[in-house]
Amino acid sequence: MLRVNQFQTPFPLIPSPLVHCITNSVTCETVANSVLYIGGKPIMTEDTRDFSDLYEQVGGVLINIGHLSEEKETAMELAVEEAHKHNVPIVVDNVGVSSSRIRKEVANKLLSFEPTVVKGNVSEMRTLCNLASHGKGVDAAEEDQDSSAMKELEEGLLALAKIHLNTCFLATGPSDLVVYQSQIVLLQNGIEALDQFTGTGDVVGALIAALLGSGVDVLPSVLQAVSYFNLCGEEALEIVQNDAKIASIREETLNQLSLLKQNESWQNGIKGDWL
Ligand SMILES: Nc1ncnc2c1ncn2[C@@H]1O[C@H](COP(=O)(O)OP(=O)(O)O)[C@@H](O)[C@H]1O
Ligand SMILES: Cc1ncsc1CCOP(=O)(O)O
Ligand SMILES: [Mg+2]
Repeated sequence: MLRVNQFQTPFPLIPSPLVHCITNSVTCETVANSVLYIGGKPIMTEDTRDFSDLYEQVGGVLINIGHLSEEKETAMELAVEEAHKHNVPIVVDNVGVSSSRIRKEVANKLLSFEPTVVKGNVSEMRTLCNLASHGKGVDAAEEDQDSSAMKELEEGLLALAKIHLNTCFLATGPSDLVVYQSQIVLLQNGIEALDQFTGTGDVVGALIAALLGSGVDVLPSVLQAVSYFNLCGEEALEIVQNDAKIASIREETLNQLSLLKQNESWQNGIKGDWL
């Protein structure tokens, strides 16, 4: 069992971290608001002329490959360089990596820069481990979520973590697998609906970047950001029970991002195990 008192709550985020996001235009606004709702400050820019000034202030960076272009790829590389120069933690979200060769090339290149956290859904993370993946577009496949597939993924991520000692790997889904060096955690919160509207993985990436940006250590940032988001989903389902329409669940999950942290014992709801 994961002991909830093992980590201090990261809230309120002090100092409020500036989170630089290079992300996809599908969920850009949701990602920016999510950072604000938990107490961070988002800035979404891909114009590399901003970067040298910006990185005097940036606390954390999110690189989400959901919408690629050649210009964006260049911006991502420059952002990573600036982040390294200023000791800023980097989160890479491998959105859609199972679906095209160019995304896989970019994902591998970004991994070679030793980001602080590399994430994706289970199908995306199978691709990163060179395992067969059934991911479709930006979505994970059920075949990649059964227990034998998860065991295979755990081994694949452990092998990657042995090479990339400073990178924490996160594979999201009905259960979330976290591998950091030789430590493995399986998180169990969340609701099915979180797979039924777009942007949930993107938001989780941004929350991790915000926690890292306010100085929280790597493993607690990942475990708490995922659990916090999933508990927001659980809370939302309780609230909208009589109106279980997907857009209402989405709206209430986002509301909960600013509300749940006001409950000092929010961490008591975390479910997870060290493997
Ligand atoms: N079936 C599910 N049950 C519980 N939580 C889920 C489920 N599917 C996704 N989640 C949660 O939703 C968030 C996004 O995960 P996922 O849908 O795998 O990412 P992506 O949006 O990148 O495909 C994660 O926090 C994950 O734990
Ligand atoms: C639909 C879509 N297409 C390109 S990015 C994107 C959003 C993906 O969001 P998430 O990975 O959080 O589900
Ligand atoms: Mg999603």
